[in-house]
Amino acid sequence: QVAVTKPQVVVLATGGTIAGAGAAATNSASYQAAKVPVDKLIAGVPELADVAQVRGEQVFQIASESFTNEKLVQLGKRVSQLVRDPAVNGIVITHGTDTLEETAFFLNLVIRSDKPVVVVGSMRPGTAMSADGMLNLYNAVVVAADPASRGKGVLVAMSDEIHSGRDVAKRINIKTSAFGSQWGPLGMSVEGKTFWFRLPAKRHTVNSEFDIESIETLPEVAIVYGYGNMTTELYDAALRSGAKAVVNAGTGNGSVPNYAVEKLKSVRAQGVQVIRSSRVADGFVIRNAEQPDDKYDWVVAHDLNPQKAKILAAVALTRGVSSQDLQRIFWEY
Ligand SMILES: NC(=O)C[C@H](N)C(=O)O
Repeated sequence: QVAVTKPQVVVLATGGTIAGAGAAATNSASYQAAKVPVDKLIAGVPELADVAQVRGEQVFQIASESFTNEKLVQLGKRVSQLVRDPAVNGIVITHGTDTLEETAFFLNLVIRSDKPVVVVGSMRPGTAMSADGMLNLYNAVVVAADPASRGKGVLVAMSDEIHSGRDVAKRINIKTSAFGSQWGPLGMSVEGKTFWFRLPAKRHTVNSEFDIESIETLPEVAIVYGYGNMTTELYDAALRSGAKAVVNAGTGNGSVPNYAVEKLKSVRAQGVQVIRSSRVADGFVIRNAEQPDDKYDWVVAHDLNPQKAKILAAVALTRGVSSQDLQRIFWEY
C-alpha cells in the first residue's frame, strides 16, 4: 500500500471571535474574542486531518479591531515566508471579522505567490449554540488544500462561500451570513469540496507590482466620513495625524459638500492625496462625476469601499507614487 501524503496547510491564528469564548451557550453576541489558542481550535475539528496535514502557529491573539499597520506587515511577512517553503501547500489565517476584509485585501496585494491563502473568521464564539467557526475553519482548510484554489488571489471562506479578498466586505454584524461581495462570491465549499463559478479580473498576488518583502512600514491614511452638515475640521485632524492620503467616504457617488471643496483642495495642495470613495455599502465612484477630479488632481476609489481604499492607498504610497499612478493603481487592483 502506498502512503498518500496529504497537502500541508499552516493555520496562522490571529484571534477574533473564531477564538472567542462566552459564559453560556446562549451568549452569541456577548463573549470575549481571542481566548482560545490555535492548537485547541485545530483539535476542535478532528475532520481537518482527513483534508490536510495541519499545523498551527499563534501569530497574535487579538480582536481584529485592534489590528494595526505594524501587525499587518508582520503577518504579511510571515505568510510570505511560509508560501516560499516548498513543503507548504496552503495557508489559513484565522481572524476577527471586523477588519478581516482589510487584511485579506492587503495580503491580496502584497503576497507574491499563487499558493492558496485563505482568511476565515466566525460570527459566534465556539461556546455558543450553532457556532459557525468549526465549519468555517473546515471549509477554509478545504480551500487552502485544494490545488484548484491556486492563482485566484487571497480568498475568504465564510458561511460556505468562497470570496475574493478584494471584493469581500462585512455587511451585517449580527448574522452568520455576515460577508458578501458586491460582484458575488467566486465559489462555494460543500462537504469537503470546492465549486468555482468566477475568477477575479483585477491584479493580485503573483501579478501584483507590490511585494511584502520590500515593505517595512505603511504610511498613515485617514478616512473622513461624509454626512449632511459635516464638520470640515475632520480634514484638518487628518492632516495633523500625518496622513499621506485622505479617503473621503463621501455620500452617494463620493460627493463633496460645496462648503468642503476648498478645504479638500487645500489638503491636496499640501501634498496629501485625496481619494474620493463612497459611504454607500456597494458604492462605485465615477471619475469627474460630482467633482472635477482631473482639475483638482484627486483620485477616485472605483468600487473599493473606504477601508479597502485606505489599504490600497497605503500600499501604493510605500512607493511615493504620483496621483496619476495612484489613479492607475485604483483602476487595476
Ligand atoms: N466576529 C468577530 O470576529 C468580531 C470581533 N470583534 C473581531 O473582529 O475580532
